Amino acid sequence: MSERAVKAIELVKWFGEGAAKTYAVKGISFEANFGEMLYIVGPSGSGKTTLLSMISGILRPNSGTVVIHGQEIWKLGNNAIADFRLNTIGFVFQDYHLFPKLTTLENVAIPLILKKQDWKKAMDTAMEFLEVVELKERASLPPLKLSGGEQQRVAIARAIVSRPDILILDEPTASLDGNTGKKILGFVKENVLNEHRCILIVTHDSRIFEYADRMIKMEDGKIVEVLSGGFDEE
Ligand SMILES: Nc1ncnc2c1ncn2[C@@H]1O[C@H](COP(=O)(O)OP(=O)(O)OP(=O)(O)O)[C@@H](O)[C@H]1O
Repeated sequence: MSERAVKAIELVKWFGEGAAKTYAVKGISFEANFGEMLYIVGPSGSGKTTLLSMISGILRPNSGTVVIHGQEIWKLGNNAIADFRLNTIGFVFQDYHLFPKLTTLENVAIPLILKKQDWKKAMDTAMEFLEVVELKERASLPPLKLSGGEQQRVAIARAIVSRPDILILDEPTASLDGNTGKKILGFVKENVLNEHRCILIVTHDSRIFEYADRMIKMEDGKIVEVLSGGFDEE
């Protein structure tokens, strides 16, 4: 497939105005390929989450362009962006964003229900993914009854349940112990990544560096280095 999974072109984002204006992302360009697990690393405040939010259609850039699957996403209207995200992108937020009034199982099934899949089938598929993250026995509980690490695993299950082409994970292992984090990322690399998919991961967690195909290092809103392959725990 010659088309790039993701193209970020000269992305700029600032917050505030006048004296309070701060640049979070200062003109970032990169490409991510299908079949690739691309990590974005860098110190706290370097703009990683802001960059992911622009790539995933959540935060509009002040300037620059994001092209996903050949589609310039910020040229779409709000409804079309929402549809595009539903059909193309899975996202794990740093703070999980689970729905407190739904059960754990229903939270995982949301992308399938929104895609109008039959309820029973959606619940069965969601249960399979809860099994992957070893939370089947928690299916009927509301997410707030789960620990932080368990909620993070639910968020990961929800992001992969609809098998999105582009998977975007913001600190997906921050609340997990080393073994669980490695096991889940290993599963994602083995079973979710393929030649039609691309996975972008922001992380500080060197325990999962071994799964990276390439790594972009950010500092102060800019890319300072791009590294390829053979990463070990630091
Ligand atoms: N909504 C916002 N309003 C104002 N400033 C913001 C906002 N979001 C981010 N920033 C600022 O933009 C800069 C980059 O933040 P961002 O969260 O993207 O960094 P990060 O690399 O993801 O950090 P972390 O690793 O701690 O999550 C920071 O200075 C932050 O304070």
